[in-house]
Amino acid sequence: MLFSKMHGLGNDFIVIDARGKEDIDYNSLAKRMCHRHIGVGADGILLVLDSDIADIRMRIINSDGSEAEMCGNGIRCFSKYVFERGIVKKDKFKVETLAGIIEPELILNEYGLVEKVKVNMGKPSFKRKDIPMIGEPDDTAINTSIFVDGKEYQITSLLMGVPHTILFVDDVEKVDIYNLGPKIEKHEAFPRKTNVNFVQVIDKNNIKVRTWERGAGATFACGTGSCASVIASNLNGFTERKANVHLYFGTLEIEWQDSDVVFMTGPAEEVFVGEYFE
Ligand SMILES: N[C@@H](CCC[C@H](N)C(=O)O)C(=O)O
Repeated sequence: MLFSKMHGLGNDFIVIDARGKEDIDYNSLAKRMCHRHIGVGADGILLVLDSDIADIRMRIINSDGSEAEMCGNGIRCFSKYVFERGIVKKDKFKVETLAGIIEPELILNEYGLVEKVKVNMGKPSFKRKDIPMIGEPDDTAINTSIFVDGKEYQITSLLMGVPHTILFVDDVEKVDIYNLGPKIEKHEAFPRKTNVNFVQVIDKNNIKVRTWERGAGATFACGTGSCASVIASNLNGFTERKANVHLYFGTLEIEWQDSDVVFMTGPAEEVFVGEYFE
């Protein structure tokens, strides 16, 4: 199996051209390939597939074998992969995902290679029935509370392609992400689990984020999580609708436009190609 290893600000993926190879059990393959000691090592696998309704289709499977609806860092890597291999020959195109059609636009360098990708991530949803989250189906969960180990936490939850929960903290470095992350991810309030973002507000246009991802654990960056974090920061009065999200390996630019559509701009890197045996 030929693959490419890519990452978006340290959120790393194994990209596989799965066209014509749809009958493989990719959920169980993801668990083995993503293993950091006996596999290639990654937060998830990205599958390139043909689409009847868009230019191309992306599937994202987490390192635990669960399938997600969307992946922000993943779609930038995916876009670079399909463009630079000539699978898609346009610099602005449509990608079918389980979260709907997502539209990346490539920013090319002087050699015609992809340097950054600006992605129209679509609109967030705040209804509990969409996130999904227990409670009145049409109610929102902006600055509400949940209890973990008997302690009350203020959270904001929303759907940004995938479910996200945001907690504001004084210092992201001091958060016990390995303890609190999985407890909120699997909290009974979230029937399909949630990604968990710890957000430190720097000023009106800058935040720092650390994410515990559903199905992948602590990652170095989360694209959909960065979008959700800027939206939650704005709704809670901390930032403007446009802000930089500072992550361990760099920055994502996020803009929640007045039209409700969210744009994410950031890099995508290809690290190596390989052949996987088992
Ligand atoms: N890393 C991603 C999100 C991947 C999916 C997530 N783990 C889930 O199951 O919801 C991103 O960059 O958005």
